[in-house]
Amino acid sequence: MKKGVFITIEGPEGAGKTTIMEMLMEKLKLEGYPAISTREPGGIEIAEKIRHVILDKENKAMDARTEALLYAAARRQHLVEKVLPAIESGYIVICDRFIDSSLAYQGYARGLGIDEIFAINQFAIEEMMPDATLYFDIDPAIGLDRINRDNGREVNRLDLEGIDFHHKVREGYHLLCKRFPNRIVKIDASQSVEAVFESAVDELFRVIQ
Ligand SMILES: Nc1ncnc2c1ncn2[C@@H]1O[C@H](COP(=O)(O)OP(=O)(O)OP(=O)(O)O)[C@@H](O)[C@H]1O
Ligand SMILES: Cc1cn([C@H]2C[C@H](O)[C@@H](COP(=O)(O)O)O2)c(=O)[nH]c1=O
Repeated sequence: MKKGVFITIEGPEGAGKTTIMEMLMEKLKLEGYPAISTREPGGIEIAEKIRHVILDKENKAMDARTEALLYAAARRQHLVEKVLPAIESGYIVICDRFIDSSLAYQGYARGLGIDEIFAINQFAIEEMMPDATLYFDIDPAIGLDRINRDNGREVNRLDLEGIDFHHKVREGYHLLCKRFPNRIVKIDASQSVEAVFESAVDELFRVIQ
C-alpha cells in the first residue's frame, strides 16, 4: 500500500537538478518531513554498476536499444530495492531522473520512439509513475557550459553527444510536458539558484501538503 510521495526531477545536462535536490532535502529535513533523495541510473549497488556500464566513455559501441534496456533494468532494481520500500514506509522520495529521462533521451533524442520506450519501461515500473515531476528547462548550451565549468564533475558518454542531440532531448521534454500536463511542472532553470529553488519549493509543498 502506498503511503509516501514520489517526486522526480528532470531536465537536460547541467540544469541544476542535483543542486536543487540537495537544497530541497535540507529544507524538508529542517521542517521535520521524512524524506530521502536518490538518483537514476544508480542509487543502489546493482544500479550503480549498470550506470558505470552505460556511461563509460569507452563503451562507444553501445547500441541504442541496449542503452534503453540497461536504463530500464537499473530502474527496476532501484525501484524495488529502494524507492518502493521507502514510499511504503511513508517517506517522501525525491529522485534525480526517472522514466521521463528514458522517454526524452532514448525515446525522442535517440529516435527509438516515446511509445516504444514507455512500453519497455512499463514492464520495469508496472504502475509506479511519479506523483509529480519538476522539469528544469534550460537551453542545452547553457547547461553544458555549466557542467564544463564544474571541475568536480566527470564527463560521461552521454555528455559527449553533439549539441543537436541535447537540443532533441530538450524538445523531447517539451513534448512530455504537453503529454503529462497534470504531472509535470516546468521550471525555468536559467534563473539564479535561489529563484529556481523558490519555484521548486512552491511546487514540492503544493504536492506534499
Ligand atoms: N541556477 C544556476 N545558475 C548557475 N549555475 C548553476 C545553477 N544551478 C546549478 N548550477 C551549477 O551548474 C553545475 C551543474 O549543476 P548540477 O550538477 O546541479 O546539474 P544537474 O542538472 O544535476 O546536471 P547533470 O544531470 O548533467 O549531472 C554545477 O556546477 C552547479 O553549481
Ligand atoms: C535515467 C536516465 C538517464 N539518462 C542519461 C542522462 C544523463 O546524460 C545520464 C545520467 O547522468 P547524470 O549526471 O546523473 O544526470 O544518463 C538517459 O539517457 N536515460 C535515462 O533513463
